[in-house]
Amino acid sequence: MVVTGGLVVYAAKSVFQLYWTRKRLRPLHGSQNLPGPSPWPIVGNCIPLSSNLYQTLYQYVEQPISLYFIASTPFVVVTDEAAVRKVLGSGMYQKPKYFGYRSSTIRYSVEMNQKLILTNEQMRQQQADSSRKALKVMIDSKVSDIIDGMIEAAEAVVHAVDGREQVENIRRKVIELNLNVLFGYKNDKDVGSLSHIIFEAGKEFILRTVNPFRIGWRWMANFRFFQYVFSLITIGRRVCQHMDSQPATWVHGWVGKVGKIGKLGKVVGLIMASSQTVPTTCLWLLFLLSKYPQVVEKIREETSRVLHSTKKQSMEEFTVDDLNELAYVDCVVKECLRLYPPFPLLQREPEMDDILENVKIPARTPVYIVPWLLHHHPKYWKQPEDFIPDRFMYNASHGDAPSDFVYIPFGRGSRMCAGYHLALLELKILTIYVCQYYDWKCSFPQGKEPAMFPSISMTPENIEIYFSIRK
Ligand code: HEM
Repeated sequence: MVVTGGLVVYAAKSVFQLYWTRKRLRPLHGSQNLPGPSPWPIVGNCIPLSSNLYQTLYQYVEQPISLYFIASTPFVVVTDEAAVRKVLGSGMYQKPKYFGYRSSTIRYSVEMNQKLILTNEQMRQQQADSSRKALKVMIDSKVSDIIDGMIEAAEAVVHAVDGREQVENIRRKVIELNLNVLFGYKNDKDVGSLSHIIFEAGKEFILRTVNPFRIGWRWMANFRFFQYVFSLITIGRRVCQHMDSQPATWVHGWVGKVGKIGKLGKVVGLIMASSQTVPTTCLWLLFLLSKYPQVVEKIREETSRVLHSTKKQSMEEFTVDDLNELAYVDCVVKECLRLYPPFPLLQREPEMDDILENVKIPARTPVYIVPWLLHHHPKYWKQPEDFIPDRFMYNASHGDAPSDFVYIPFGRGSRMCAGYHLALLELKILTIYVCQYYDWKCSFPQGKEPAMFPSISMTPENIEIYFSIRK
């Protein structure tokens, strides 16, 4: 009796919330609802979103703003270039508070003996830029470690026994490399645990968000998710202790003068952000290149040309400047990140009521930017579904798209990826290494080409890669 009563109240509340939200989130002029799939009571749009996230969202890609519901909680998706620019670049929209403020901003404020007044977007952008530069300088000084680490990662994929082990090995090796480069931290056991934890936590995070069957027992799903997060924090703690025992490095600067918990949060954030994205993109790169032998040939030619012009015996001796000479390889990596951006969603919310494309967005409404949608938008790209690295040849920052706010694998604005320089270096190194030394082809055990599984990043599943040494 009590259970039935509870269910009826829950269902009634959910219907009311759906109705009310759709009424509030309407274009200012006109009475029609915002475009989006019709929500069901209790589960909202969870069923289509969980079965095929991108395709569900893509149905409304031509609409500047569309509306979806996870259970009865609304979120809007923005695909119009001007609106994306405002959301990511203007400072009027912020990441939800639980992501934390950017530590470099905090450090700057402390250094300037100022109070923490985080309202000036220009200051934030400036500080974000300067901390990205500091990270770049540190990374450039470690390029030979990065080359060695990525070669090890490539070899671990080549020598894996099956597709599952290939995915596992690349993840482990990239985590090992990043922990070493970013924190000087080495620990095999933690690398193994992180590889498992981050993948499972990502999967759990998405499932607990969109899977309609989880709605009834969200507490249980949350419990599993928090178990992973807890393990992650335990490892983060060890990394922090290690950092504290070392002379100051760039990480101390990046993390800034925050308390112990703030520091732990920043370190865990860095570990999470760097652990899934690069390995995932490596796999997509190998998949794409196996389909385009003419692109592989161009990569080999360019590498040979740079080897010759720099008088180096092998790519292992390359410096950052040499790697920068590889303009075509750069285009290949960028085009891969366009087709398969590993970050599924950028989440923001307006700090106060705003108007976007004729729609009033009440303060704190979740607003999502989905890089995949922008990267496949027919209005912004010529032949959006095709793999055409040359589109980045004459404009390295956004290819043939109309602006920087359409090509956003690393996000934009003050919360743009901190590690994009490291990520691009790692991806370039893997690409030239495998092309120099191997031929390969892919097979798909379940018959069709790899599907995108929405974990923290979009990992290609169902793929096996067979390598042979180049003659
Ligand atoms: C292909 C590889 C990568 C991709 C596609 C990627 C993508 C992104 C994106 C889209 C964001 C912005 C999220 C938002 O705006 O809400 C982000 C943030 C971040 N990324 Fe990356 N990332 C990659 C690799 C890395 C690496 C290797 C590092 C390590 C240094 C890193 C560190 C970070 C950090 C610390 C943030 C948070 C910045 C902040 O909140 O201010 N990322 N990344």
